[in-house]
Amino acid sequence: MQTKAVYVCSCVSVCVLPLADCPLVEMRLCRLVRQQYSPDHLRAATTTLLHVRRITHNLHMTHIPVKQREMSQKKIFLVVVAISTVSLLLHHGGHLSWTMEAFYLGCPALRAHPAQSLKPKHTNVAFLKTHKTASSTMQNLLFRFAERNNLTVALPVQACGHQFCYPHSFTSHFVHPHTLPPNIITNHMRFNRAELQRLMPNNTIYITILREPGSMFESLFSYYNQNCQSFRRVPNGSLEAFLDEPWHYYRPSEKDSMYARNTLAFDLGGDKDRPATDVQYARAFLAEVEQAFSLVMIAEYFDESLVLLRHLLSWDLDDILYVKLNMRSQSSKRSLTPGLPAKIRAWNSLDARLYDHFNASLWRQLAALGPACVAREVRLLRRAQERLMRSCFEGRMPLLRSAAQIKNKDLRPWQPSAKVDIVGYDLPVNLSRGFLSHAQELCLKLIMPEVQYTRVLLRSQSLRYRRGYQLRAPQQAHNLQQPIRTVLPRHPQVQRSQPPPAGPGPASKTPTTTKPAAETQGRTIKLEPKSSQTQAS
Ligand SMILES: Nc1ncnc2c1ncn2[C@@H]1O[C@H](COP(=O)(O)OS(=O)(=O)O)[C@@H](OP(=O)(O)O)[C@H]1O
Repeated sequence: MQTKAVYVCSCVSVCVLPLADCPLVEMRLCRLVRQQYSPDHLRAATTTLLHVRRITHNLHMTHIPVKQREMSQKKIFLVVVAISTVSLLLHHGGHLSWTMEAFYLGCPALRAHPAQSLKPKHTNVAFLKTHKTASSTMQNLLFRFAERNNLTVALPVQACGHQFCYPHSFTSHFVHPHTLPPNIITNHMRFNRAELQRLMPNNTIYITILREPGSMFESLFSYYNQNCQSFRRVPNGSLEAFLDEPWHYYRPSEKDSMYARNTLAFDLGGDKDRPATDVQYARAFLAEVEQAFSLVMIAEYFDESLVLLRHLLSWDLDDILYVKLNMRSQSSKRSLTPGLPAKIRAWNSLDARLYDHFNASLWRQLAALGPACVAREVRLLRRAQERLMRSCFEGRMPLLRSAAQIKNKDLRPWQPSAKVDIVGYDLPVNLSRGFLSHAQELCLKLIMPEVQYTRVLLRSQSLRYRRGYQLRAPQQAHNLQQPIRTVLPRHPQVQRSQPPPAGPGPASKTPTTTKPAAETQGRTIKLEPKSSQTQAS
């Protein structure tokens, strides 16, 4: 409230000057006053104040005699500095540090777009969730963004489990009809660009994530050790033995073989078994991926990738806060002996090419944004993240716990086998859902594993769908035969001035669209029985 008062003051003090631009400036500042305070608003205010300074400077240069000019300039400058300082001091904690940083922003991208923070957030996102690449952390972030902004997340039909019938190539028939038309899609799938384009809005931004092949394959080998036949055959579960003679254990057309070779390429819709010598195929495939995805994140540089994502989607810092999910315990990991990374790369040559290519392109994009700017944003992100975690865990950083130690079953991560330990978090108090404060609900969702969150989201979206269905006019029923991507108005982009949803839980907004394609409703998808790890990976 005090900060708002300062903005009012700044509004007034600026507008006592008889400037032609005053109404415009005043409007911008007053809009900030009306908006709920956030670091981005303060950043915008800073930009505005500097902008005001520039305007007044120019006007004084043209209208005021030279002798008085210097004095006036000094006064105006002092007013601007005073206002900025007071608003900084009025604000405390993390917002202060964010603001301090904002004052010496050297980020070319921010300078090039002074009004960037006022741009609407982009809300139509397709995230290809690749395997063992930090994709669950990313999915959780997207789920929370969708809930906060009352967006629709496309979720799998029950017959598909919590994935879009992976490893089958994605089709819109795998999407639950209560989750249409979607803004966001993120559950595991095998990428099929044409089908996704049919489902998603035209302005959807496609994103995916890759991980360095050595650590990724070690993670896959351990996670799927009991479920993937290629790995089960190996004596003593030895990664070294597998990599000495991969063809001895691997069967290309066997079920779940996609976990044993070029998993990234397979998830992206490519041919995992193309020989490494087929350079032409590899090049064409890379070009295809490059064309389809606006951002390919890299797990090793997760925070840097998030900075790029934030800029790409015009999101706030608060939108990219996360807690690491789906991690193995230290005892479930093994370090790679010398020589193994090279063998892994040779066996997964297509994945290695993908990684090298997109790792290089990530660093080019980071360089274009400015290393200092990126480092600053990463620092701010980590600080904000720590604050958030401490606020959820009674002032402490959360302890990683094995599933057996987690009392709240909504927070227990899925375990692929007894041989690997996937760790998670528990909230300090065992909160029963339905009686949570808004803050507690946010904390719960922040650490909720993928399987449970998918279920929760499907429930709340189905509820919203049914409520909306009851309210829809009966004559709209003829639209049932429309194609999956309807041409009716979609969810608008989120405006920054839009207040946050009233509370957690099922979104209250009723869809403005007609009932989605009938052919998917009640459809029985005939699939071969899936192994447990395919269901829960
Ligand atoms: N933020 C961040 N940065 C870097 N790495 C991270 C992050 N979050 C999760 N992880 C690691 O990602 C691995 C799990 O990946 P996924 O969630 O994609 O796995 S899954 O396919 O959905 O089962 C898993 O790796 P391993 O522990 O090596 O198995 C996690 O530790």
